[in-house]
Amino acid sequence: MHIAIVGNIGAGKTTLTGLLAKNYGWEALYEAVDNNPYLEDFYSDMKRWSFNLQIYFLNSRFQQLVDIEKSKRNVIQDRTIYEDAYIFAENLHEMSLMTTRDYHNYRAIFDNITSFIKPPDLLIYLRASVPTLVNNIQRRGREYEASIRIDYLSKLNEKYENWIQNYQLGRLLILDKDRLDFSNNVEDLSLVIQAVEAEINGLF
Ligand SMILES: Nc1ncnc2c1ncn2[C@@H]1O[C@H](COP(=O)(O)OP(=O)(O)O)[C@@H](O)[C@H]1O
Ligand SMILES: Nc1ncnc2c1ncn2[C@H]1C[C@H](O)[C@@H](COP(=O)(O)O)O1
Repeated sequence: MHIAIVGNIGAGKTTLTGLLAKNYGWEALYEAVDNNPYLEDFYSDMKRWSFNLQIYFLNSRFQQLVDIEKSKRNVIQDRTIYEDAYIFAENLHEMSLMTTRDYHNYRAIFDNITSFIKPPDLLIYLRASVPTLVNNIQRRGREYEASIRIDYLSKLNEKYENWIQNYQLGRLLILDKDRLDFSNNVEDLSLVIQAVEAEINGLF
């Protein structure tokens, strides 16, 4: 079984991935962040590094899907390949931070890759308002993320809402992060686990 957690920067995906992996004994697959050779440069000059970063994330996400396909274990994945293209790359192009020829080049690679991959059995969308995202990004304190602008997060949030409304590749569970404090409140965590369990039971 392949479960994926999706959501904007700072929504709490990594935290929830860890909690669910621990609770169910699933294998957790995290994003390539700390060892990412482009992320810090990207935040200091998005226009210069947007294409390089997207290619790096695309390849690392594809590698994860290859590993998931080979794995015999249940897997929980922190962010999907779809978000790279439908949320981040598209937004960078719209904000004129990626040229049209680079974007088309990127999308052609993405479209080829996605013709070979299977979507997750269950997608969990962590919805969070911009103030919650800002608060969590500040609390996490990665230096290079201090430059993230409110309008960047707002545009990403709009894209997430639009994508999720039209998502039809498999089962979908939406969790409202503004109302569920699953990392500090055991009752909220148990509500989340109940909701996930109901979805998993629906898969069989
Ligand atoms: N429910 C929560 N309550 C309080 N803080 C949280 C909660 N979920 C996440 N955080 C904090 O917010 C920050 C970002 O969370 P993280 O899981 O890294 O988000 P993401 O992976 O979506 O970017 C971290 O510092 C984390 O400890
Ligand atoms: N495809 C991406 N384009 C730009 N930035 C991205 C992409 N995927 C992840 N990121 C950034 C956003 C954060 O700064 C880090 C980690 O993501 P997070 O949502 O905090 O887990 O990478």
